[in-house]
Amino acid sequence: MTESKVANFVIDFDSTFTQVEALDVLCTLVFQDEEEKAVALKEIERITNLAMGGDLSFRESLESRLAILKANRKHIPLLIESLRPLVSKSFRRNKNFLAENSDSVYILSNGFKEFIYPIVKEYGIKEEHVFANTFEFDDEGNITGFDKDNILSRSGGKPALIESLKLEGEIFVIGDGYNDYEIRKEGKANRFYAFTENVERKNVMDFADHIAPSLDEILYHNNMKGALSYPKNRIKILLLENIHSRGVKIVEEEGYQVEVHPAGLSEDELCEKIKDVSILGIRSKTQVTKRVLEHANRLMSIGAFCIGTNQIDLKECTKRGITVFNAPYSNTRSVVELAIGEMIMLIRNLPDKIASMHQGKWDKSAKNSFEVRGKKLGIIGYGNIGKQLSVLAEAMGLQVYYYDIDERLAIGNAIKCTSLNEMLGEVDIVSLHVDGRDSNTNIIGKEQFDAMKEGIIFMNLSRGHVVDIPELKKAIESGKITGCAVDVFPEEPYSNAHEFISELKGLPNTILTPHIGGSTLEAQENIAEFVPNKIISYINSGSTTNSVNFPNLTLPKLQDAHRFIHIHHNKPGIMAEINNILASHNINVMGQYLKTNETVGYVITDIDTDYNKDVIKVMKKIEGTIRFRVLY
Ligand SMILES: NC(=O)C1=CN([C@@H]2O[C@H](COP(=O)(O)OP(=O)(O)OC[C@H]3O[C@@H](n4cnc5c(N)ncnc54)[C@H](O)[C@@H]3O)[C@@H](O)[C@H]2O)C=CC1
Ligand SMILES: O=C(O)CCC(=O)C(=O)O
Repeated sequence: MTESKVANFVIDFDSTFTQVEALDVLCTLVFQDEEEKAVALKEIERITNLAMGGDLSFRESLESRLAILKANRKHIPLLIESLRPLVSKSFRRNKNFLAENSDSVYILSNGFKEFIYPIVKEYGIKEEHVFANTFEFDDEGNITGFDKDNILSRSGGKPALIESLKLEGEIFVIGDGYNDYEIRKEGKANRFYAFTENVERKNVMDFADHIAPSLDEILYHNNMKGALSYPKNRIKILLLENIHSRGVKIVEEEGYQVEVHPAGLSEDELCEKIKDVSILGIRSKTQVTKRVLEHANRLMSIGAFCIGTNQIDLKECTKRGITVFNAPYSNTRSVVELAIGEMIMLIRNLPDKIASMHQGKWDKSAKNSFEVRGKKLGIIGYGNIGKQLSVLAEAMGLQVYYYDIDERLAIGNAIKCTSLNEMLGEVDIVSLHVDGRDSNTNIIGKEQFDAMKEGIIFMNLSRGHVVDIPELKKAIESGKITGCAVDVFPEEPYSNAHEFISELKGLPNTILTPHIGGSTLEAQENIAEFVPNKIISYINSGSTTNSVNFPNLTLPKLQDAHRFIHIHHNKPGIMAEINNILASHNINVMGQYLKTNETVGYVITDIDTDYNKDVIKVMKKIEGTIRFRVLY
């Protein structure tokens, strides 16, 4: 792929090879006084931007900046030290590419060779391929100016210099400034890549043949082998439902193309939006249906930034080789705290008392107000939330009963119940914490309300469809339920702009909350950290740790190997076929991992980097293959 020389890469230095403008950094080294430094820096930045945007002649800008700087020779080694860690990430990542292709790589800068060459030589770039200005010094080493005979000290210097080089082959310019584009404009280059990893200048990007958020993108665009198997900027992630900014930052830093929406999307909207999306991030509202997935040609992974995943057609995702991750513990505590708060509010009859106060009614009485201490709490669904509620409730003196369809060990003194209806007839407060699987639809209906003790407190913070709402309404109106808290509803508005419609509105001693059990800043921040990291790990290494629909494989870091990731329908013989193909291509296998579930098989094979690339086509053709990708 890389091996034959296809083009000359002419690379700008400031804000392209490095993340910064070197003279800005020099300024911070020269001025010790913070105020002076700030003033000088601002002025230098202003002048740089004018020149970069093509609004000031380069020579004028250089003269003005050096005059402000008053730098000395002794600052140059310090500047080099400062710049070294500031080489752009994708250049650092592709150090090998630069070194291996040093015959074709040129640095062309209006900056100064005194600090540029020491930096770029570490990337294998040849001294005779570095074209830049040079400083002039006085006897005391003060920088007094620059070599005015150097073509690069003039406006239009870059195209003129390229012309003088008479390079053979195509010329691709990589830069962030207008003066880089000028090379292409003057017809001295075949292609101009606007490099946007560090800065985005609209008036430069507008002219680009191709916008490159990284060097990886440029190499990929040219079908050359770089450090990454796939440039991150080509991975589009769509984040819906107001995901915490921490999560947005993590995926932005990873280099993904990020699109953020504050609300959920309807099925039709999502069908349209999902077409070019590789990763989808949602919370509880967005329904990822079979129809949506049929439109999701590029989708690799879904992040549910919550606990519940009933809003996603998991079976269909698995069939299509789409991994789903959630945050199984990050908002558990928040839900439990809300449940505790609500049960106290309800048993003291506070919703009605508060409403009366707002209407000017002073109703000081102990009637219908109780302590929770000594009361019996029935928990339906003794999973992570149910168990944590059990612990806190017991600490407040409640006697806990629980009912779960699966075998669950009692925590503390909690009492396990084998019949839901019996438990309902026993307890004073009931709290629902089951998951949202379809078969849980209306598990609390007339029969269960009838089985409840008179005057019970009822709470649902799990999923809306779990409760028969008309029956709940009747039970509240009849006085069977004397206090009710509902956080989740069968129909919830897509966004805060839509109206909330429910027959539970206006009922006595009833707390209705907009699905905020998990909506604390702590929980949202934890979730926003947890889910993206799982997805990034899957994209980068193939690890499926904590995936809710895929066989869980935690993989070692990929080192000096290529990784074949093969997802297939789980049927006999595929593993043997994979290995036969590898053997027939003489491939040296360094490690292999396999896990299956009912639907898919997930096989990871780490192989020696030197192999016959034809094998990739053959692997993709194995019957039953859902997805195949190569990582390195
Ligand atoms: N209101 C909110 O903002 C939030 C709501 N949730 C909801 O709470 C649910 C529970 O969360 P976790 O405790 O973390 O899940 P979990 O999976 O740890 O626990 C669910 C438990 O319910 C049990 N279960 C399922 N169906 C049942 C049934 N019909 N009868 C009795 N037990 C049944 C399961 O066996 C399991 O033990 C989530 O699935 C989600 O739907 C979760 C977080 C926030
Ligand atoms: O915060 C959300 O949007 C959903 C919370 C929830 O219901 C869950 O975590 O399952």
